[in-house]
Amino acid sequence: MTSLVTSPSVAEVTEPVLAVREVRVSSQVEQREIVRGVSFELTPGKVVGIVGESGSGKTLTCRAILGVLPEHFEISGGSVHLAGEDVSALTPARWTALRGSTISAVFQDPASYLNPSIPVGPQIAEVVRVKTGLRRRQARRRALDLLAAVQLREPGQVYHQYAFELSGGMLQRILIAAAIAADPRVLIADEATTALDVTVQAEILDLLADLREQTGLALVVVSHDLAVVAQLCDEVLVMREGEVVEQGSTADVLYRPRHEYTRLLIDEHDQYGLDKFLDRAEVSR
Ligand SMILES: Nc1ncnc2c1ncn2[C@@H]1O[C@H](COP(=O)(O)OP(=O)(O)OP(=O)(O)O)[C@@H](O)[C@H]1O
Repeated sequence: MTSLVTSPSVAEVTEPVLAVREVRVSSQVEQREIVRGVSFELTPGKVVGIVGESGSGKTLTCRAILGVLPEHFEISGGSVHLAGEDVSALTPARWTALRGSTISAVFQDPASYLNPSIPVGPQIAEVVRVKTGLRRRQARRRALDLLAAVQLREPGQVYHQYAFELSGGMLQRILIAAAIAADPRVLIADEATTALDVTVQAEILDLLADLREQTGLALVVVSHDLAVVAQLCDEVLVMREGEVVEQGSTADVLYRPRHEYTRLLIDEHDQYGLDKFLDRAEVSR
């Protein structure tokens, strides 16, 4: 894979690029707290997974970190520090500067993030131009490099294709290419592989693992799929109804779950072959 970012220096490695402390998110309309105290730290190259059933607050946690909570939601407690900066003190202009270049995200349903009437390549080149200030021709070259980096075959051809011409897996790679265009230090992947079939999902997970290895990218991986988390994450948070009921190393949480709810999730997953990932986690422990 084309190398896109130099590895962080040793001094940076110990410094968290993202520190989430006791974050709470409230709905102003419902006047209740929906996320009730989420904490974790990400150093470069680290991967934290958030699992839990639908509606447990995983996406709101991510949106709070990204500074893009839906209307009528607010961070009602705790703090988020991004590369040392307290995000509660950020101006909109500073947020715009940090998004893409320090923190970035990919979600489910990549097609909805692309303009259907413009080929995908120029859309990535535009992100590159706006975020890095490169001139058009260099931005185009960088976009082609990014398409190669996310392991799309024939990047020169894909560059000129429209979203409707590409498969779900290809579109998710394109969204990842756009998300890493300005060398972010943290990437949030919220159910990024959920809609993909198992083989393509595995390829995208390998791609994220490669990016982490080669660039020191730190990841927050949200998934309802424990096999995804087992494959990729160093640490896991299990959320239920807005609370973190269990948190620890992936091997600890998946092998020696202490909370009944975690056990339930694991039991449900047995049928999907979580065993083979657990074996791998056990070996690398
Ligand atoms: N834009 C919104 N407007 C109103 N309520 C919302 C909105 N977004 C989330 N919620 C509510 O907040 C709670 C937590 O939602 P969230 O999307 O964080 O859950 P989740 O764990 O990510 O679920 P899923 O796995 O289904 O994405 C849910 O009860 C949801 O209905």
